[in-house]
Amino acid sequence: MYSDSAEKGTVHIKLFDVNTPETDQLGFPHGNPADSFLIRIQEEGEERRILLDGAKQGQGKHVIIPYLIENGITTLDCIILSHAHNDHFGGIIDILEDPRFTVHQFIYSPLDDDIVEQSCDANNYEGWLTLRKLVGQLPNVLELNETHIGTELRFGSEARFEIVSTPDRDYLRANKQVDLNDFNLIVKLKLGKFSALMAGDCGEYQSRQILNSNQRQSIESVTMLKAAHHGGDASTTPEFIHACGAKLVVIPCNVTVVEHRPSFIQNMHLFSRLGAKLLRADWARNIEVRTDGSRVECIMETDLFNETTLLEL
Ligand SMILES: Nc1ccn([C@@H]2O[C@H](COP(=O)(O)O)[C@@H](O)[C@H]2O)c(=O)n1
Repeated sequence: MYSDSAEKGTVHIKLFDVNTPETDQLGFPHGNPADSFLIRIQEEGEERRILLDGAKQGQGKHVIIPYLIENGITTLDCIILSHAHNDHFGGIIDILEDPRFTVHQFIYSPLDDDIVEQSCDANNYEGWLTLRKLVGQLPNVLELNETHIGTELRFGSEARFEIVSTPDRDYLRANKQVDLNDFNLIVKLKLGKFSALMAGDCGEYQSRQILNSNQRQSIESVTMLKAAHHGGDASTTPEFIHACGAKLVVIPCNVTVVEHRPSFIQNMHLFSRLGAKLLRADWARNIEVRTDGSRVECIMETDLFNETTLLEL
């Protein structure tokens, strides 16, 4: 697929299959969807593996770990966590507790435990404390805050993550009970002309914070948007969606979001009106995006067909 004008490296983004009915049958509560991506960066014969979010506890064990083992991956160069909800961090606990895995670096923007405690249910808080304990045992932990916005994390010489947004700590000093969905570490993966905005569960508050600041330029005209909050309510706002102008939107959703979160359908219409290719987890068991920085291959595998769409940048 790769073109003559390609950058030296390639990026491969895979959304784990954590939202199909089959995964629910493994014993996870039907209901909320989850998010987890494996990002593989290949440059000059070397591959770096980054896990961005880890879905729910149990899905790490039953979905993510089996995939990694089958693909010969027992070392992760980095785990990046978007925010303190268990549909994003739960499976990371499974990985950190599994002695077969080595994790070289953990990157997040942690909130104080008392804020998390007051802002979520007891189960989520218990998981958060478990995660914090496991992360505390890792040798290399990078905690990011607003002073890091605009800086880049390099994985190889070409591909990099730009730090786009971190939790608003002024707001957190004044408010102890918050919507955790508005306090994400948001990163943008870049290679050549390709960019992927990994928006976590960014809701209205953080969307406005980005749009009304210098960070706005970082979200404008991206190639790919990972739809926030599973594409549904309290998700990326219409203004945010317009600003991104994404050619491609990856949506970790399931039937619960589609049927019960009214703004989901509105958001899908808006993406389509803007001409974006939609990769929806309720349609496909496997979603992958591959790029060399000038051409993008979007792969969607469903029960009925496999579809590959090419985008030239
Ligand atoms: N007030 C809340 C909201 C959510 N949680 C936990 O986060 C999970 C995901 O919720 P989203 O709908 O925001 O994606 C959910 O399963 C809860 O465990 C919470 O604890 N308190």
